Amino acid sequence: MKIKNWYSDGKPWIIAGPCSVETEEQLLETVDGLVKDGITTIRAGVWKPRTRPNSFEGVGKIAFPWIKKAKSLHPHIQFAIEVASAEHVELALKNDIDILWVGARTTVNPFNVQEIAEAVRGVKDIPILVKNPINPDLALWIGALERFYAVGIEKLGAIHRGFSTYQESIYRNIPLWQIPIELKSRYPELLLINDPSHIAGKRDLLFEIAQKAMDLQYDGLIIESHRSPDEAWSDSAQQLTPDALKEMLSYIKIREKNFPNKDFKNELEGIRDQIDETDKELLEVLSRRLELVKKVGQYKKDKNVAIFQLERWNKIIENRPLWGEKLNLNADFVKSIYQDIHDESIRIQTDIYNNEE
Ligand SMILES: O=C(O)C(=O)C[C@]1(C(=O)O)C=C[C@@H](O)C=C1
Repeated sequence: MKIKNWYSDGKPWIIAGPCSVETEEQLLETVDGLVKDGITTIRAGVWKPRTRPNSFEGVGKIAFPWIKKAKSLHPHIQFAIEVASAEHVELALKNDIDILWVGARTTVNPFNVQEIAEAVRGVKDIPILVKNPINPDLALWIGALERFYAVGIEKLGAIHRGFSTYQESIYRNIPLWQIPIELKSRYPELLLINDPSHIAGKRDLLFEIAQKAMDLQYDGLIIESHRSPDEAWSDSAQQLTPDALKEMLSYIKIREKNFPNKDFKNELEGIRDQIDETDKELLEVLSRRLELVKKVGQYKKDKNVAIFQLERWNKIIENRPLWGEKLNLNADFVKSIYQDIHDESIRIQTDIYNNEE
């Protein structure tokens, strides 16, 4: 994909609006509040894919006349909605919806994505924003973007809304920031928007996620906002009133993309040189450790001893995080490094065992 930059406002793109359109009154009041905050792109769920049956699944196409009314009251605003089928696309286009997004549960299914892509083939100028799939699979996310690129969509964007997890987590969907970072490094011109609402699942985490997205040079935020969140028919815990949204946005610091001056650049480069040297030392130490692992591997093979040594491994995984803490290193970080190192030890020793000589 040769993605071109199509959104260069210089400022982060803020898309906000209710999780779901519920009633005409609720939509118009929420939009009024957001427009007062200076928001010009409104999000609104018309159809809602829900995890369990009998949850509120969106009001459907009766929302379109209400959306039209909001647009006639505020002619400069744009509306973005989620589409999950060719029929949704057809109705959205017929009703002058300006921006479409593909939800996380749709991105996982290439048949579904292709159906939507075919429905927008040849449609000029419509932005399509693709949410990450619910599972942490970058190839699937890129694949969905490629399907839209292949039908001629030029205004493409990606929305990072976090990933489902079975682990216990403070997040509703764990962010796994390394995945969108990898996407952005492969496609630097791709518009990347963060969805703090779905990552957080609750209001009190929204700010720190949104700020982190800005620190990582995301191009915008899509945030759920409702006139009275506690009464919302879906996602009530994570929505903000337009006033609260305005306040939160006012605290967010927008970072400079470029360095302010030459002195700063020189100083930064000095520190980066030191980081380079430290990384070399780190890799030398790692290489020494793995040489020792090879030695143990050869020795164990000669004596026909199993590769995985539970007792030894338990000791390592217990005390390395404690050693790390004494050096000001986060225990979870040290633990995960040792899990990776141990995987590599086992891979190396398996190679030795499989080598017949
Ligand atoms: O101590 C061993 O037996 C090793 O092979 C080394 C090592 C390690 O990486 O530290 C690797 C595999 C075992 O499960 C335990 C520890």
